[in-house]
Amino acid sequence: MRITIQPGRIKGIVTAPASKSAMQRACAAALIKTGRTVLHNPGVSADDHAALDIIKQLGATVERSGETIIIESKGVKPVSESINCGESGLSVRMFTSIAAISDTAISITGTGSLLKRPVSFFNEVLPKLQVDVKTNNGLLPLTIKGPLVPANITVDGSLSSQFLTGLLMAFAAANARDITITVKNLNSKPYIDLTLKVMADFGLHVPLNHQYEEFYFPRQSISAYPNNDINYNVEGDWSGAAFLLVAGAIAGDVVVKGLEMFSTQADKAILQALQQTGVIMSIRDSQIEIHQSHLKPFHFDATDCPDLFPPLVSLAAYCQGTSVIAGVHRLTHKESNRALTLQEEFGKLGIEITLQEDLMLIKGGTGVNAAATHSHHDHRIAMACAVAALGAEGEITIDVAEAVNKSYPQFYNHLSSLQASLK
Ligand SMILES: O=C(O)C1=C[C@@H](OP(=O)(O)O)[C@@H](O)[C@H](O)C1
Ligand SMILES: C=C(OP(=O)(O)O)C(=O)O
Repeated sequence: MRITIQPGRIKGIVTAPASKSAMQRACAAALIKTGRTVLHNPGVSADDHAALDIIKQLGATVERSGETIIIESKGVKPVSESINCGESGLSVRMFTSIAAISDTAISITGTGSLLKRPVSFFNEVLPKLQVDVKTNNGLLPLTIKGPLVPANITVDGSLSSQFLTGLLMAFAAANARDITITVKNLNSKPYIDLTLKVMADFGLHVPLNHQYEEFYFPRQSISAYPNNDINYNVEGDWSGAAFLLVAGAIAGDVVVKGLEMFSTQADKAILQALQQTGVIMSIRDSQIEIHQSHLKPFHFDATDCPDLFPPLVSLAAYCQGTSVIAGVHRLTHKESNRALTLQEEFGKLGIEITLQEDLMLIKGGTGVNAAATHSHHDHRIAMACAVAALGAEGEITIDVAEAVNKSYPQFYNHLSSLQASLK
């Protein structure tokens, strides 16, 4: 699908989509908890669908009821010997360890870019937990045969926090007691806060977090599994909302609703970068109002919130001067190699991006050209180009624009509802 966007002012109110990070974790927690869970504000993205499908393969029943989804689980009891994670990195890295708590041999695969994203972590870690594992030279497909037995282990958290999210959930499910996961060089730390928060919300056995270096599962459960139904409200997505906020800063008057101001989501940090630009913005309850402004360049460390790079590059393109974003090494293994794809696509728009070791320098304020861009099958690259188009000097096209379905299928409708001109 090719989308064409005309520059122009935007105006309106839009509600952020559901966070796929929260929704996928809630699916995992509902599977582990046993009993009945009602998900309110469930996500509709491709990654959310992948997670729902996986928990069905692992034994849960999933039913839609009006605006909610009802999950019933008796624990991890696979009904299938294979799982497909679609393109979701979180799903493969979280559900592999969870699936391994059963003794069923399971093969796990995915589609598209996920087939190129590393999973060699499992080769190193799962055998220490008595799980047989075989990967395709560190890539998918992989096979596992549990049951996983929790043990004191040390893992490397530098490539992705998602493996740790899976281990924390799996250790809780396998009733870990008096056991520590030691983590070296953890990146994307707030994502682990979100994992622990969801585990607590579902009454799972939550480990104590010692400065993101040790996660200790005490002898006594801190929160026992409740027998009651869980009613879980999936919070709004700061990652998707970041694009809407940047759109407002570039091109209009936008109100974004449905965001949790006390969220542990990593990408809430977009507010810090926006504040540095001097944008006119007001934050009230669960909504943010933002207005097109004269924007100053910013310096921002995105090591722990790497998904903010694409919206921050769109923002930087309209700041008067050079903005600097740290954490480039975190971008290599996403849906595309995002440092290179941002450099290439924004290059077509006339925006110069320099990569200097771990820093990305974006020279803004030079004008954004009309151009034909490509998403590289990466949802956040498509959304970054779309937002950058709003203040451009001519029309911008985006090829493979449907990539947004991975996290934010309503994205173009939301832009249209803000009066952006799209076809
Ligand atoms: O746990 C999560 O929900 C995610 C963690 C982050 O990955 P890394 O931990 O690999 O940085 C992020 O980039 C990804 O989009 C979602
Ligand atoms: C990298 C992303 O997700 P995941 O790793 O879960 O595929 C993302 O949403 O940008």
